[in-house]
Amino acid sequence: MASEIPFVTFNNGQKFPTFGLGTWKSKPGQVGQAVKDAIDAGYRHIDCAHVYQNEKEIGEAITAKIKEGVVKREDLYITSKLWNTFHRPDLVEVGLKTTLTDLQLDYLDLYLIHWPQAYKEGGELFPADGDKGLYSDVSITDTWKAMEVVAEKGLTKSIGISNFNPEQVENILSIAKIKPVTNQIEVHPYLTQKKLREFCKSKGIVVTAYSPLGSPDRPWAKPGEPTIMDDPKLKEIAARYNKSTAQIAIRYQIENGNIVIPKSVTKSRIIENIKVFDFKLSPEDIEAIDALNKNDRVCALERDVSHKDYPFKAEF
Ligand SMILES: NC(=O)C1=CN([C@@H]2O[C@H](COP(=O)(O)OP(=O)(O)OC[C@H]3O[C@@H](n4cnc5c(N)ncnc54)[C@H](OP(=O)(O)O)[C@@H]3O)[C@@H](O)[C@H]2O)C=CC1
Ligand SMILES: CC(=O)C(C)=O
Repeated sequence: MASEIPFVTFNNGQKFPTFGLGTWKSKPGQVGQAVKDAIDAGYRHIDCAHVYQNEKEIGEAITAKIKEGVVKREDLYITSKLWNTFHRPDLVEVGLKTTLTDLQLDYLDLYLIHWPQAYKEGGELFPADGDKGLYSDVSITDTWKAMEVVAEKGLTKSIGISNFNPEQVENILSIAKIKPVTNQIEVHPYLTQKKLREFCKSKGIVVTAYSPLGSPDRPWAKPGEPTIMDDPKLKEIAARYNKSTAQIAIRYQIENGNIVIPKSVTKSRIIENIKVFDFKLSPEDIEAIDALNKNDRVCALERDVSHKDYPFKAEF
């Protein structure tokens, strides 16, 4: 199956699998097995982050699969993300090396600035004074320059961004010696992000689609909210292709030229989700899915809406 996954070529020439395993909310005690099941099923790209607080177990699983001889390190594409408390330039390498230690790796394939907003440095991952977030006034362009340093040191093969709006992307591009290769953003049938996707493409930046299934297990989901997995139109399309709604939602990203990283800790679903390379969606069905857009964002990190660099105040 691994050989069936198409690769995208980043603006720095690095080839990267268009499909991978998400790991947010994958709990310790579950995530290691999920990563092993994924690698056994043919996944070669794992999306991680320091803030997910599960990178140690992911590292043990990756190490086990390499020791078993199932994969070599060079067969894998491991992404992680600089957390918001590490934006200060002198902390970027610290954040990356913390992740490398936890993942038991010498390098990453891709390292992203997780969000454009900087948090107060120190222990807390979400520093706050009561319900007020505590922030840091680090300039995102200084953080980016420090990301370029860790890339030049070979600690990561590529660097990118996540949750950046067009103005914030332009700000990085205006000073970048190394361009971001990807902008990892929320994309799914209820938030199709057409304008932002077209903007990123125009800048030679590949979109990585997060929450491609609408993140039904997000901690703040409310009962009765419309869910992509139960959408009648997606179900009707899925039945016609003899596929699941999840497979349709994942294939939709592939057809749009996006990298896609669905999360699961369920072995049967991990196997199901990679089975999206034996069919194509018709242009009419892609258009029908486009039409489901409601601009419904499931991962908005609203606690930061007052932060000067909060990304989602922009039009798109
Ligand atoms: N850069 C950023 O700021 C962000 C990055 N991400 C990344 O994107 C990844 C994916 O997004 P995420 O928000 O986790 O959610 P997804 O949209 O991937 O949905 C995950 C949920 O869908 C369920 N699921 C998975 N496959 C199937 C299936 N075939 N049928 C039915 N249900 C299924 C999972 O259940 P179960 O696990 O129980 O099987 C889980 O509850 C994250 O894990 C993370 O790696 C996500 C949010 C923000
Ligand atoms: C899920 C995630 O990546 C967040 C909340 O940053």
